[in-house]
Amino acid sequence: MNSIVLSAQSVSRRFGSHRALRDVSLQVRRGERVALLGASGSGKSTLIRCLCGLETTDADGGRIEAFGQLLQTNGRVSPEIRALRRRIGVIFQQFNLVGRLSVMHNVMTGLAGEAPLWRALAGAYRLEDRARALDALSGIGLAQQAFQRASTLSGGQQQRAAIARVLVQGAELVLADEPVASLDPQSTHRVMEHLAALNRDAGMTLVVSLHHVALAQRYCDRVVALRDGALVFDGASSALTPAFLQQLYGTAAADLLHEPGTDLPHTTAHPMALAA
Ligand SMILES: Nc1ncnc2c1ncn2[C@@H]1O[C@H](COP(=O)(O)OP(=O)(O)OP(=O)(O)O)[C@@H](O)[C@H]1O
Repeated sequence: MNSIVLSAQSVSRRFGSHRALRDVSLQVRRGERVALLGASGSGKSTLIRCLCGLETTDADGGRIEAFGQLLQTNGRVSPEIRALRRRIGVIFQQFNLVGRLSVMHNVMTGLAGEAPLWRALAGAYRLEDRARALDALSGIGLAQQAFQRASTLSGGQQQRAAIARVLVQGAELVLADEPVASLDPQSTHRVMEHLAALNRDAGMTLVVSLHHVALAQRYCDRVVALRDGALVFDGASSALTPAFLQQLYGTAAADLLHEPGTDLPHTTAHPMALAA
């Protein structure tokens, strides 16, 4: 239960002269639910993209391991990246579904890593693959939409389809980059509940970047916070203080403490009483 599934050591990434990530080190244990917080431009997406190998670090930019194996080091991804990526599900703010394909077909692309390339390209999935996809869609309340084009779904439904794709993939680690940033409050909570269920019921480790602090406090036990590309907090979400959040977000802090769709700050079992 305590094994390390993800490890970043001194990860740095520059874009031109801008340092998007500065010496970020963190470890994530199997079964954890970690929220990544930080103001816009603090480096959350860049970190998530580096952690799954979609982005390389600088040439002297540290080392990332997943499941105890090298994923990338000093700007070069491991030759084993494809095998590792099959174990990592990635969820994006903009869903990344193919709009003209059916929801089912989109979900079955989660099998692309294990199916032969010709079958994935031709969309010639086996009966058992279809059953797996339908099961996953039923589990998140989308069975009725399975044969609709993905583009006809609402944003919240599309994000749930993306979650079903990760389920079908059988990912052990899910990296979600602002998965609820473009959703209404009701869909936000529904999607966050499903992400929490991936962790609770399917045993997936979850790292999720979030805009709202209140969502991090409700759904995640641990928070990692970035400011200007540097890691400035790594601890229990209940230990975040208003003073620290004010430093992290500036004047936007008060707004971000509210649960989407409510006027009330989220209250936790451990009130934010510790000093930053
Ligand atoms: N491909 C790129 N080329 C140039 N600059 C980039 C690139 N990707 C990110 N950046 C810059 O790196 C910094 C970190 O960006 P990143 O998208 O990781 O931040 P973020 O915390 O995810 O922001 P947001 O919450 O707005 O999505 C920003 O200043 C951004 O402009």
